[in-house]
Amino acid sequence: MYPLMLKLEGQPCLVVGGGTIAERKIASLLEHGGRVLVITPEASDKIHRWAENGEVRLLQRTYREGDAVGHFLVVAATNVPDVNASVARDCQQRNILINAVDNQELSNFFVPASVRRGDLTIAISTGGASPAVAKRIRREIEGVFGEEYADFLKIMAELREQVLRDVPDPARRKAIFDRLADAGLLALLKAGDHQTVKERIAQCLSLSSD
Ligand SMILES: C[C@@]1(CC(=O)O)C2=NC(=C\c3[nH]c(c(CCC(=O)O)c3CC(=O)O)Cc3[nH]c(c(CC(=O)O)c3CCC(=O)O)/C=C3\N/C(=C\2)[C@@H](CCC(=O)O)[C@]3(C)CC(=O)O)/[C@H]1CCC(=O)O
Ligand SMILES: NC(=O)c1ccc[n+]([C@@H]2O[C@H](COP(=O)([O-])OP(=O)(O)OC[C@H]3O[C@@H](n4cnc5c(N)ncnc54)[C@H](O)[C@@H]3O)[C@@H](O)[C@H]2O)c1
Repeated sequence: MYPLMLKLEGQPCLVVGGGTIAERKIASLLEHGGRVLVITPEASDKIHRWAENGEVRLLQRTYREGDAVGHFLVVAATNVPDVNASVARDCQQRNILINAVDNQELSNFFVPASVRRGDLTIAISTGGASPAVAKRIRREIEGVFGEEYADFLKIMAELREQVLRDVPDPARRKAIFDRLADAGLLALLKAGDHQTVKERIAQCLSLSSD
């Protein structure tokens, strides 16, 4: 499996089915900016609420061949294996990204368990071997990578922009980035010591002109 990060913002996504699993998949598509159409004869209360609030479009009927056309990504999440399989085949023929929740063979992507800390995303996949183990590993990782990573990466992104702009020599830039990454900023942020963070950053930047 080839790991990648997908930009979903504004992309048309189709979810077929309206039960518990469809609901979970819709929630994560919405969280990542997908424009979601749901096709299902029966939908959960939450999906109805999303439709009433205009967060998803809901077509209350069964899937018909060709419904997948024009979508960037499709999730087949009904409880009828044959329906999920025919949605998947529709997508395979048209090179549409397809996740059939009960059929690894006919899926061309899986959804990993993930940990988000601002700009940091850690995705965990067992390649479909055991979603329960992926979930367990996610919980372990959540304990190791705390919320301080969000602030840390915000600072690093700003500094990166500044250094790319102000330091023309690539070797010197790399030296600064390495120093910043090793400057112990994370522990300081975790301890709330913002003053020392500022001092350390200034040191790293000034060393650049050595
Ligand atoms: C990570 C996560 C993301 C998400 O879906 O949001 C995810 N499954 C999660 C939970 C979970 N799923 C299942 C259980 C019950 C325990 C168990 O079976 O292990 C639990 C645990 C629970 O619910 O506690 C049952 C299950 N899952 C699949 C099948 C069908 C099959 O394997 O063919 C069946 C059997 C259905 C049945 O019994 O009939 C298939 C897939 N599930 C995947 C992802 C993909 C592979 C991920 C990987 O590479 O590891 C893949 C292949 C396709 C896909 O859905 O993308 C999310 C955890 C989020 C989190 O908590 O962090
Ligand atoms: N990938 C995963 O993580 C995972 C986890 C657990 C279960 N599953 C699988 O997901 C499947 C769905 O589980 P669930 O709990 O959401 O089921 P569910 O019974 O709650 O929901 C099924 C939905 O499919 C809809 N549906 C049925 N026929 C349809 C059709 N022809 N067109 C459109 N929609 C149709 C129903 O109206 C209903 O809304 C299960 O059968 C199981 O195999 C996957």
